[in-house]
Amino acid sequence: MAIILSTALLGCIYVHPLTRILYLDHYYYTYAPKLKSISSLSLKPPRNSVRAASIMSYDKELATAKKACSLAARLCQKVQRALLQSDVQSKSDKSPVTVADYGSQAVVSFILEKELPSRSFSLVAEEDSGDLRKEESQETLQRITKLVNETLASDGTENVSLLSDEDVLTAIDSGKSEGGSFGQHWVLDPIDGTKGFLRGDQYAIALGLLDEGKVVLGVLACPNLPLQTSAGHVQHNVQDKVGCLFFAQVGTGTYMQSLDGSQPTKVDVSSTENAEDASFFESFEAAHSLHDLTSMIAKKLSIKAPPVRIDSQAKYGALSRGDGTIYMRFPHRGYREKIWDHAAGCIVVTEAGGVVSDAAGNPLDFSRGRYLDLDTGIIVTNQKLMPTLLKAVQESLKEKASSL
Ligand SMILES: Nc1ncnc2c1ncn2[C@@H]1O[C@H](COP(=O)(O)O)[C@@H](OP(=O)(O)O)[C@H]1O
Ligand SMILES: [Mg+2]
Repeated sequence: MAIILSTALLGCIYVHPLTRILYLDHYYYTYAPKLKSISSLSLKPPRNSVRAASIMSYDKELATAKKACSLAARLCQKVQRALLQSDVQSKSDKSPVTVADYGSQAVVSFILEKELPSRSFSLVAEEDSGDLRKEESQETLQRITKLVNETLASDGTENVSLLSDEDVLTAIDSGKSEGGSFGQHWVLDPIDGTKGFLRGDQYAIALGLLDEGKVVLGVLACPNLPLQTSAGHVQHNVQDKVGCLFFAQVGTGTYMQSLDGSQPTKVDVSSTENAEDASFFESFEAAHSLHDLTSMIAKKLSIKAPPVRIDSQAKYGALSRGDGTIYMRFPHRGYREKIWDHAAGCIVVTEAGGVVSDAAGNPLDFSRGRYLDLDTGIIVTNQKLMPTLLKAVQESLKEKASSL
């Protein structure tokens, strides 16, 4: 491509005091007059690139995954609304997120299994029903079953007979699969960003499909993410519509629509190639990612904008439509990343033209079971900027290690 249009973003950011949703203020575009010299460091090619494999169609799976995530999002929104209206005491209680987590997993699992009948249905998901089967959880279980039935009925398109408590437990337990490199496995985080959910901030329902160890489709429902962050948009306020559904299928690009069903539009990652014009996402929770390390990397890259801290894989969604250019995640030593925290986000970004790698430049490997075996951290950006980012990350990691 001869001409590169670069997007520089993000002047300042604020969190609305009532909704605690993060808004991007001051959104502007600039033109990058020249290419930044690309570092000699280059990304290692994926071990078995899905793009290189023969492209299969997963249209039916994608349509079902979108439906399942949209319904699960409806269930979560209902619980979060009740949570935000409740008093302070019940806000410190973790039970709302428990109800929504289990309920969301039951809805997604039930819909996938019912609408895509297969002898080898496999779901790798975060929750299992162990605690819910205990005597003291009976009341919670009944609440979940009621919510699941109300949610399925709200779809209105078919006759679903009421699920029993046992049906709900069975649907939840379908998520016990170990995944792996053979066959197809659904990968679900029923509420990613539980901390954000409890605060009333960002969270996502994240669903991916692995085929022979590769992510072939992904859906991210982000109920609190503003729909509009387009060029020239100066300010968001509480009246702005929220609720985004991102989806991607291998080889066909990434699309976004509103959770209430607008026409999908194709999205692309930012084309910013000057690091200093980039903005970056990271976890809201300092316990989930080393903010001091990202600040060191940002300084090395001369990034001027402050970090955009939001919960969940909504970061991948926002990056896929160019709201920001970089996402960095460096968990504290010893933390093992789970596949459901990245599968859907990863394909949503790569199909929008981005790159996701570990801190050594390797693509993420989803074929090894429930965990990702990673080297230090996860970095995400567009293809042009990745070598520069990778170099800064590796230099910063070395400096950090030598200062210990
Ligand atoms: N100590 C830790 N380091 C890194 N990630 C962690 C962590 N503890 C929990 N997480 C993961 O971080 C996810 C949230 O990511 P983010 O920080 O981007 O919002 C959590 O997903 P859940 O909320 O689904 O449990 C959880 O899987
Ligand atoms: Mg998660």
